[in-house]
Amino acid sequence: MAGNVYGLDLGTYEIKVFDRKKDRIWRAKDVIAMKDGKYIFAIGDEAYEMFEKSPEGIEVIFPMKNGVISHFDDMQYLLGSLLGRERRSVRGAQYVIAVPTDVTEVEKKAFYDLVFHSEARAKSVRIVERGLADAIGFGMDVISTKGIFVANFGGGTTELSVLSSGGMVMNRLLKTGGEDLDNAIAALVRHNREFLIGNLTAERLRREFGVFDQSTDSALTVYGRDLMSGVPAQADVPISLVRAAVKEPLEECVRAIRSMIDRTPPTVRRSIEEQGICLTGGLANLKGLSTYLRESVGVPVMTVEEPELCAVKGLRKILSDREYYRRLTYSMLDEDYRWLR
Ligand SMILES: Nc1ncnc2c1ncn2[C@@H]1O[C@H](COP(=O)(O)OP(=O)(O)OP(=O)(O)O)[C@@H](O)[C@H]1O
Repeated sequence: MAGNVYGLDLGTYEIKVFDRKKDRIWRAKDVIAMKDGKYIFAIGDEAYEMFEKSPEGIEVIFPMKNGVISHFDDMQYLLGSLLGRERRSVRGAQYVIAVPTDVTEVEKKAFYDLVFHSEARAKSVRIVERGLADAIGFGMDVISTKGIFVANFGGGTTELSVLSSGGMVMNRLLKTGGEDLDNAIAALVRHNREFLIGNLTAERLRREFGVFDQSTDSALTVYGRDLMSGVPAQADVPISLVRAAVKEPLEECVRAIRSMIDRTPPTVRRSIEEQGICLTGGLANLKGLSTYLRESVGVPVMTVEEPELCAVKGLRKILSDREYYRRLTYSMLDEDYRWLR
């Protein structure tokens, strides 16, 4: 592979990039701030800082929704600008993108077009199923292991994959992620306390409280708007309220994991039950999530440091291993593309 090669994990919450030449992984929030609906005001982490506190005339846009591209032009601009910071090496480079499996052909093609028709003028664009990249980044030997279950809890989705001997056996993309937990927290606080909080505050509460700790008496003071008086105020939000809010979306994920394990062929299933579920994605950092899943699904759960980087670390390994590259990546221009899926 001549020239530079990039591995891209384009998430709803964050973009993660592996730059092979520099052997470096970098990340940026998948956010863009527009001024007066016309001009790009800020991108990435800087734009995220403006979310929910943006001055008049500035709109903060998340160009991806539930794991797929929802604002194509904004996303293309954002990615082009982020990669452009590496100016000299992006043009004519090769790209490998980790893409969710359970999306439509059109949605998958959008990832391809995003890079291929961008200013980066890609020399080639190849795709790898994100579940496979995730498992490799987790440290699994995807080629020889009989059964692997990857549960990626991300910002806008939960992706469940059953893998066996280098292939995808089953995959399901749930439209439930960190954002939905935050919406549920904000809605319950509003309903119970007549108090309005933003999603960033809800995220802070979620990160602070987690999901399984038995303590029930702690509370966190947050800023918001009192809906009775209509003025900005402070309120104490108890841990019990946050736990009650995240219960329903998490239960939905548990039901989906159980049903997928039930449908898994016996030999693959045995291997999964022996070694456990690989828990990846940023939400895997949530305190107590692995214990909660182990108790509710009844299967061991494995965790790693920096679970949100599993897919991009997997891309790094795929890009430095010929066998992985040949077996696991494909181009949408391949004649036999359809047979590979
Ligand atoms: N320490 C932490 N505690 C709790 N939640 C966390 C922590 N760190 C990150 N998160 C959550 O992880 C989510 C982002 O995860 P990740 O980066 O895997 O998502 P993504 O890949 O951008 O999204 P998706 O995979 O859904 O497209 C956010 O909701 C964020 O709040």
